[in-house]
Amino acid sequence: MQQGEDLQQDVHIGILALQGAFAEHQVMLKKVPSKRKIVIILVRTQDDLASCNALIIPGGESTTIALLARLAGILEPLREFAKKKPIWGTCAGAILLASAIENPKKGGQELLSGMSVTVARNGWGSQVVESFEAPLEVEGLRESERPFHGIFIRAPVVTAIHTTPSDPPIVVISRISTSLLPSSQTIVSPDEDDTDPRDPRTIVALRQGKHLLTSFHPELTKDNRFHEYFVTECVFPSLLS
Ligand SMILES: NC(=O)CC[C@H](N)C(=O)O
Repeated sequence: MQQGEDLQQDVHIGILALQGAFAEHQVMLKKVPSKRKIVIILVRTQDDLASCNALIIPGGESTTIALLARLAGILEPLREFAKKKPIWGTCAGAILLASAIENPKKGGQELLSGMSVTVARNGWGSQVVESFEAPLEVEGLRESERPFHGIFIRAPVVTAIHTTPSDPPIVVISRISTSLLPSSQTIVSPDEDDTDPRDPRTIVALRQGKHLLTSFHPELTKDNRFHEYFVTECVFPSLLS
C-alpha cells in the first residue's frame, strides 16, 4: 500500500468527456458496487485529469477525440497518465490506447501508446457490414459463464501484438469466433488459416499491465460487469502498487 493510501479514501475515476459515449460510461460506472467510494470525473482539462486515479476513454471518433485532446492541451498529459495509471479504452478509446495504427486517417492519428498493439480502424469490413453484435466469452468477468453482449460499431481490429521483454505481458480475455460473424464479414487473413484462434484479429478484449482494451462497447449494454472488472482488476490493484 502506498504511503498515505487509505482504504477509506475515495477513488477518482475519470471519463474522457471530449466526444463520444462518455455519458453512457458514467451511467454504468455509477452502478458498480465498490468497497470504496468511486468519484466519477468527466475529464476535459489537465486539472480534471490530474485528480484521477484511472481513466476511461470512450468510443466515438478517435481522430476527433485526439484533435480535441490536443486543443484542450491534454494530449501529452494523457500520454504521461498512460505510463502510470490505468486506462480502459473502448472502441475509439482502444485505438487511442494502441501504439500503432495500420490505416490512419489522412492527416494522421495521435496515439497514447499505452499498449503494445497495432490496430486497424473500422477493421471489420465495408461501410455496410462493419457494425454487428455477438455474444462473447470473457475470462475473469463475474459470472463468466454468462456471455457478454458485444456491440461492435465500426470497431477497430487488433492486427498485431508487439511486446518487448520489458513490457508487461498481454493477457487476452476475449476473442471472437470468426464463425459468429455474418458470412459477408470475413476477417481478411494473410496466408494462414483465418480461423486460427491465435490470430490477433480475433482478439476483442485484452489487458496489458494496468490497462484494458475492448474493441466493442460495454457501456451500450445494461451489463456493467466490464466496468466492475476494470475497477476491481485494474484500478484497485494499481492503488496498492
Ligand atoms: N464506435 C467507435 O468508437 C468507432 C471508432 C471509429 N471507427 C474510429 O475510428 O474512431
